Amino acid sequence: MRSPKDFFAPLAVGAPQPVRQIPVRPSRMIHFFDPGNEKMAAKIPSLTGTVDVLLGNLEDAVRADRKEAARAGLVSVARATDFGRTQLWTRVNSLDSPWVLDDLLTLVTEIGDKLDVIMVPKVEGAQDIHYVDRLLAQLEARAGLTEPLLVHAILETASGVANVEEIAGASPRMQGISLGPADLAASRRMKTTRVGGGHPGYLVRTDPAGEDLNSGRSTYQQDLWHYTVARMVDACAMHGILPYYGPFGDIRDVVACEDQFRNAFLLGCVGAWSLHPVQIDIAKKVFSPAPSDVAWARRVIAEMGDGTGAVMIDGKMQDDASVKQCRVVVELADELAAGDPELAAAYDAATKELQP
Ligand SMILES: CC(C)(COP(=O)(O)OP(=O)(O)OC[C@H]1O[C@@H](n2cnc3c(N)ncnc32)[C@H](O)[C@@H]1OP(=O)(O)O)[C@@H](O)C(=O)NCCC(=O)NCCSC(=O)C[C@](C)(O)C(=O)O
Ligand SMILES: [Mg+2]
Repeated sequence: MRSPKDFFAPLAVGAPQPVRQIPVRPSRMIHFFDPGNEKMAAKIPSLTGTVDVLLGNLEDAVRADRKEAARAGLVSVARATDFGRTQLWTRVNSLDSPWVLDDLLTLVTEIGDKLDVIMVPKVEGAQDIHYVDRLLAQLEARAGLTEPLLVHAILETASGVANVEEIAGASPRMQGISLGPADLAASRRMKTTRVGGGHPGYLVRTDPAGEDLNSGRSTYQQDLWHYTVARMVDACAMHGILPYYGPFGDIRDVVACEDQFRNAFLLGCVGAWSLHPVQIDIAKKVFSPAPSDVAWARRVIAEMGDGTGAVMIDGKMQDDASVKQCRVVVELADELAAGDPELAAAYDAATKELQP
């Protein structure tokens, strides 16, 4: 662990100054694409400006014999594209793989000025972030970068979950953490073969009304990921970084995907991954606060004046704490509306409608 006094010092001579705050930029959907897949890469220019984050994936889902093609594809897509307001991220191969060293060497030196965030998979503890942190500082210095690259960890091993607080606080580069439900399920020896989402066997059942155990008992499916997401959210909030739900693998089931994303949104996540174009609008809808919620929050803030004391609004008690909840919603809405005139208009229309 670095001394608190040295925490914000660059880790290599000539490396840029680390950030003190994670920059506020929308990241409702982290859209994955395989840069070595020509059909997918061809879609990137049309997605630029419409998605918050484009992520060139080099790790799992890219075949071993296509790793170099994916890396080279990302370099050429990054060089050829003006990303505008869309961020460019990458997911490099895992730290124990034969590819990660060349991933980092190539990407930082060739397109480091275009990349915003480097996602590191299968992070087990702070030691993995420390390794990447120093290496990135050396490469940034070599490439003459003036802005530091940020790091995003995937929470997808049992030890990663056990160490999530130290991972979140391991470096000023830490931008956020995503849940990786598939690798995590395997690491924990969970018995689901799905990529995220629920499982019909994970349920609670009401008690029997009488002697008959077999009829009249409702069951309720439970969320397999609740504990992990909630723990990740706390670790991220504690360290001022951002939590994300990860992938929802049943591309066809857009209904359950929306539910899973919304659970994460309500628990504190700021975004999720989209693996297929059909999931982009789901994430956009879910991770933008609803106009009616924004209108209500604005009204509470207005009626609470200096934010202290207690008042009744439409039969509901509001006080110093509930006004803080409302500020969370309004701050997010304002950040998103700043880059989206349609959303801004929807928020203003709903606010007008709710005026007492
Ligand atoms: C699911 C797949 C195979 C279906 O691919 P498909 O070709 O069968 O789908 P489609 O519906 O037929 O595609 C329609 C069109 O959209 C294109 N397309 C399709 N997807 C995309 C995309 N993402 N971005 C841009 N374009 C895309 C596709 O090329 C096609 O273009 P066309 O009309 O010109 O023929 C495909 O969408 C895909 O490969 N997506 C990315 C998968 C991925 O990145 N997986 C890794 C992340 S999840 C993970 O790693 C786990 C985790 C966290 O680590 C852990 O829990 O442990
Ligand atoms: Mg994984």
